[in-house]
This record gives sequence, structure tokens and C-alpha cells, in this order.
Amino acid sequence: MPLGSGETVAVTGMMGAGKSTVARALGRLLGRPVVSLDAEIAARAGKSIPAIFAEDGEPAFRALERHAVSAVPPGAVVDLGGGAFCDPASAARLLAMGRVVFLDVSPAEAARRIGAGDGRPLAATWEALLARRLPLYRRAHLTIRVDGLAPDAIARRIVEAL
Ligand SMILES: Nc1ncnc2c1ncn2[C@@H]1O[C@H](COP(=O)(O)OP(=O)(O)O)[C@@H](O)[C@H]1O
Ligand SMILES: O=C(O)C1=C[C@@H](OP(=O)(O)O)[C@@H](O)[C@H](O)C1
Ligand SMILES: [Mg+2]
Repeated sequence: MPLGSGETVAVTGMMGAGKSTVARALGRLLGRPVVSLDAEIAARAGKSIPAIFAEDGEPAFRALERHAVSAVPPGAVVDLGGGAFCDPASAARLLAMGRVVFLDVSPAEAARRIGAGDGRPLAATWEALLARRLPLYRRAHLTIRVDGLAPDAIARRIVEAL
């Protein structure tokens, strides 16, 4: 079924999969606004993502994330953080609001991209998180293997497949 104008397109996948980059390209291609969940969370908390994790803990971060998901406007392209689609309440809402696209990146490519993991408090547990999250990411409507593809090419593939 073609994408409805009120349906959101949410981009999920592991840290370093290129969600934030591809969401921006997709927003340009579709002419739709892009909502970055992490930016919304940081703005609401008045501090950075690492500061939220360090000072308030992951459960507090996930609660802010659920709130940010509930505030996404119809029709937006949504740049999710890597764990957002793995929270049951956020996932149910995202699936009800529109389409979800899983960007599937190899561990080696993600490691090249995120380096030491600065700004990503959970980067050190990347492999263990992938093992836990993969069955959850598989609930997405569409999966794109991103290794070797430029962001614009990924965005075009998403639009063709939606
Ligand atoms: N398709 C791509 N090919 C090469 N590098 C990419 C691609 N997508 C993103 N990157 C780079 O990888 C890094 C992580 O991208 P980002 O969009 O922040 O990922 P995520 O939001 O999934 O963690 C950035 O430096 C970005 O420029
Ligand atoms: O995987 C995760 O749980 C997280 C991913 C991050 O976003 P990116 O996937 O854009 O790095 C950010 O939401 C936070 O550090 C938690
Ligand atoms: Mg991101």
C-alpha cells in the first residue's frame, strides 16, 4: 500500500547504522519534516544524552524516549535512537503511527563509523545489544542492508520499497 500522508516513517537499527544521516536524506527526498528523537530528548531534559545516562540512568532515558515518541507529529520522518524500537510501548506506538525501516549494518562497518563511541553511552555493549535486539528490529516493515551504500542511495531504496 502506498505511504499515506499522515503515516510516519521511522528509521531504526543499531548505533552507527546511519539512522540520523539517512533520516535527513529521506526527509529531503520525501519533502517531509524530520524529527530526531535524541535531539528532542536532550532538549526536554536540558542536557546531553551521555549526561542523562550518567546522572539519571537508562530507565529515565527510556521514559523520555517514550514521551518523545508520543509527541511525533503525523507524517514525519523519525530518526530513532538505537533502542527506541526495542521498548515495547514505543514500538507499539511507532508501528501504529506508520512504517518502520530497519537499517541493518554489519558489526565491522558500525565499529568503523562509531570509533570510540563518543556520545553513545551504550557503544561498548554493541554486540550484546545486537543479539538481544535483532528479533525486535525484525518487526520493522522493511529491512535495508546498508554496508557499501551511500545515504542518498539508501533513502531512494526506502522510497521505492515503501
Ligand atoms: N551510508 C553511510 N555510509 C557511510 N557512512 C555513513 C553512512 N551513514 C552514516 N554514516 C556515518 O556514520 C556515522 C554514524 O551515522 P549516524 O547517522 O549518526 O548513525 P546512527 O544515528 O544510526 O547512530 C556518521 O559519521 C555518519 O556520517
Ligand atoms: O542504542 C541505544 O540504546 C542508543 C542509541 C543512541 O542513538 P544512535 O543509535 O543514533 O547512536 C541514543 O539514543 C542513546 O545513546 C541510546
Ligand atoms: Mg542517531
